[in-house]
Amino acid sequence: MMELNMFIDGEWITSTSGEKREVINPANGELIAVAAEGAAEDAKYAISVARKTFDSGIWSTLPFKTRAKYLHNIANLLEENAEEIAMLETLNNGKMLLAAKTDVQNAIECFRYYASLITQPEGEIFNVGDSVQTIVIREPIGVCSLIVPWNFPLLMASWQIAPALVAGNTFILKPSEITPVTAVKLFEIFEKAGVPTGVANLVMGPGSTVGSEMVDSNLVDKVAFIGGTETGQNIMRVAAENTKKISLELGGKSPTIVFADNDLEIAVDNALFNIFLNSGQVCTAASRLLIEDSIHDQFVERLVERAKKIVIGHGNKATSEMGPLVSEAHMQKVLRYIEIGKQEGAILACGGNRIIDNGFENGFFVEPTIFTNTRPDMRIVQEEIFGPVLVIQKFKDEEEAITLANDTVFGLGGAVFCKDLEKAMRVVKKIKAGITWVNCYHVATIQAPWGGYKQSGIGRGLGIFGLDEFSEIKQINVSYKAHPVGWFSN
Ligand SMILES: NC(=O)c1ccc[n+]([C@@H]2O[C@H](COP(=O)([O-])OP(=O)(O)OC[C@H]3O[C@@H](n4cnc5c(N)ncnc54)[C@H](O)[C@@H]3O)[C@@H](O)[C@H]2O)c1
Ligand SMILES: C[N+](C)(C)CC=O
Repeated sequence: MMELNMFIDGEWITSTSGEKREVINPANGELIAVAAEGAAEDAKYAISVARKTFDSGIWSTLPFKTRAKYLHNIANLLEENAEEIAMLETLNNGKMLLAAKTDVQNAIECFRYYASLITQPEGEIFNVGDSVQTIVIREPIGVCSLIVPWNFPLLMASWQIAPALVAGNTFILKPSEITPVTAVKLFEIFEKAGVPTGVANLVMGPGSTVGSEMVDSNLVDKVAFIGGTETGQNIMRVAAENTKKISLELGGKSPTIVFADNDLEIAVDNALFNIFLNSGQVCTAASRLLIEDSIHDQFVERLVERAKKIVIGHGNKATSEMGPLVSEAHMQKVLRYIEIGKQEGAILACGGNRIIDNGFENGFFVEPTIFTNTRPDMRIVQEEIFGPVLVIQKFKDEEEAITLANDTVFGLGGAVFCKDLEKAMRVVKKIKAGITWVNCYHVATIQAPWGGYKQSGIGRGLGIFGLDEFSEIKQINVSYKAHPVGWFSN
């Protein structure tokens, strides 16, 4: 069994209180690790170290290209350890091993991408007059609190750490208390890569104590948060106290719109992937399926037939297609939503149950679940369930499809499936969401901005946008020579 400790000021340490938390494999309920359970005191210590290190300038004043070298080292070490890290991610999160391997590759790509920005122009210059210029530069913000969720533990941490580091900040990472395993591996890699002491700090423990301190502390300059909308709203309130910079990547209730001109088999296949990948535990999971009424019945029939055939299993088994939910508590939340859907009068077309037979009894597995006959005001249509639960809505024309798609407080993702590309583009542009797709889904490009409209977040990760989120942007106005201004005559 693994012992997981925190990494602060270049040392692996337990929590001040000595408390521990059990880390569970969600596929079978077995104990896989015991993690140091930090508290506010531990977060305070990590923050003070990150502050002192930032203020010392040992990282922030390095040339960009030197910091980039560390990121390359990190990427190389991740690559060397990719198999082991993917297996650990599957063990802790329950996701399919293939998905975990993809996450590790995407994390490697993320470190390499931010390292490669050294080849891009670093700022801008505007010529104001013959001898006056405005120079725009990026500077590090300072101490960053990075708080991430459990659904893509390694990848979400990497999406925050790579731009934060290359921009010259020091940071404290808090993984979800449910999935700390690969964060520890990542910090072992930072140590091997020679990241200077105090630059990268890892704390573990509950959001309500450790996370709160990371948001509240006056020694922190920026909070980058990925997680649920409600938590994000709390963070925003607390951060407002000292106008701390924040970026929030939050939840969603993303729609897939399917028009009647589609090849039915292809569209059904995509609709399954859009929601059931990672057991629906993807921020952009397309948890609402909007189908044009002329194909609705035929589409649903085929979709249900296919959903019932999804092979549920442990992530490390080659034949498995969909794994467990991440924890017992999360599974109970999803099951409660299924009950709510039934009580609201939606029709359960398939699924709806926990799977407890044939070796699944100790895991947190829920069947792929589809609700039809829904109304827009139902809670299962409006609220993020974050599990393998799809709600189907019917529309008669383009206008109604757009109205239904946008009838949500969220605005993270959305897709249009339509052979008529002119129509597809017209509709996708009207979806109020930050990440949209036409005739595909779940494509995430490292160079392209990632973030949500409305209650799905504030700011944009990835690409140059992600670097800007971890930079102060400064203008320097330079006159080559000082002249009298002549505004005041005496
Ligand atoms: N938009 C995106 O890119 C994106 C990506 C992944 C996940 N998500 C969202 O994440 C959610 C699922 O993850 P989750 O259940 O771990 O989310 P969560 O909000 O419960 O927790 C996320 C992190 O915040 C911490 N936290 C909790 N309360 C806190 C507080 N008061 N102060 C500071 N930190 C606190 C948690 O310990 C955890 O580390 C879903 O809503 C999903 O849509 C969004
Ligand atoms: C950003 N992504 C899709 C990798 C994970 C969201 O939950």
